[in-house]
Amino acid sequence: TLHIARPEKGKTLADFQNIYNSIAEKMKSESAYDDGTGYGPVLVRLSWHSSATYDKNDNSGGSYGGTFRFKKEASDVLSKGLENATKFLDPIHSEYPWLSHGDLYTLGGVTALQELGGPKTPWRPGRVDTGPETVPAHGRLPIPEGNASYVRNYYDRFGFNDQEVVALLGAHILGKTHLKNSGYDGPWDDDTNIFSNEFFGNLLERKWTLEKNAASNMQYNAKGGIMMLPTDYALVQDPKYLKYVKKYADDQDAFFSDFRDIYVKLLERGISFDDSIEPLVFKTLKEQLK
Ligand code: HEM
Ligand SMILES: N=C(N)c1ccncc1
Repeated sequence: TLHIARPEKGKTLADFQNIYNSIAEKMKSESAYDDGTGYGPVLVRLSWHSSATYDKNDNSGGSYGGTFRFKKEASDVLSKGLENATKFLDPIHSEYPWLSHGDLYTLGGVTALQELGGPKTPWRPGRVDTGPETVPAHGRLPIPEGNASYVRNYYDRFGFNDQEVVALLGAHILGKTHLKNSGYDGPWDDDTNIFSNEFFGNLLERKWTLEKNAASNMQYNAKGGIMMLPTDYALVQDPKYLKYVKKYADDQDAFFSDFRDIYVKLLERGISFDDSIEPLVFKTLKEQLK
């Protein structure tokens, strides 16, 4: 499968910054969502799920075709909860109908990441909607029960190495698990909408206890109301992953730049962009107030 980027005709940085601002303003005005967590985390998760169907073996799936807009893809039980994110973005798409869904879902994640204090993340337009026949079969999303070799094997399908996998999973500092969505519960601490390297410090410094949760799934819990999925905890059980967990726990700048790089790589996986076109870097709302 070939995915050639075709940037929306005649649109400039200013046009996409307008969309960024619409999403960011809507995040601000609907900050009460999910007990005050806000929409940032679930928008980041949607950008990940809309890219997570990628398979390097035939270059299928990935963010290009915007196929998450189809029920056939969005109904995957492992995507439960993401209807909140697509419902949040529907009015944005109505306001800017010229924007492809693939560009909408990835721009939503980049906007959320930056508005939650994450790294400046270059973004390129040009994903083109493809039809229902291009929706990949269910089964391409990861399961939370996996161990380290499961996680390594899963991301091999993207061609991501150990360092990239550890950096990428640092996104789990954002938001929370919900029993009604995934059958996992927590975290219950409050700062689930500020991007930082604390996911790694938590993994190394807290005392983790494997417990059965209210949905009879096993998860790791620590005092202070934080939790880890088995796939999160795998990062300290595997010596090759552990090396990078320590690196990122010690060095927030290294985490921010490595997360930015692998997040861009994820959102663009499988797409051929015209490298003569500069990626766009958006200003945060705060930066535009001055
Ligand atoms: C081994 C791979 C992964 C697994 C098994 C996994 C699993 C999960 C699960 C079970 C939830 C809870 C969903 C719910 O109950 O609402 C979740 C939430 C989340 N995931 Fe992941 N995830 C993985 C990788 C990623 C990646 C690569 C990103 C982003 C780069 C990401 C971003 C998020 C975010 C931001 C949330 C919070 C959403 C919210 O608060 O509503 N995850 N993930
Ligand atoms: N390990 C976590 N706290 C976590 C947060 C959000 N989503 C999944 C896991």
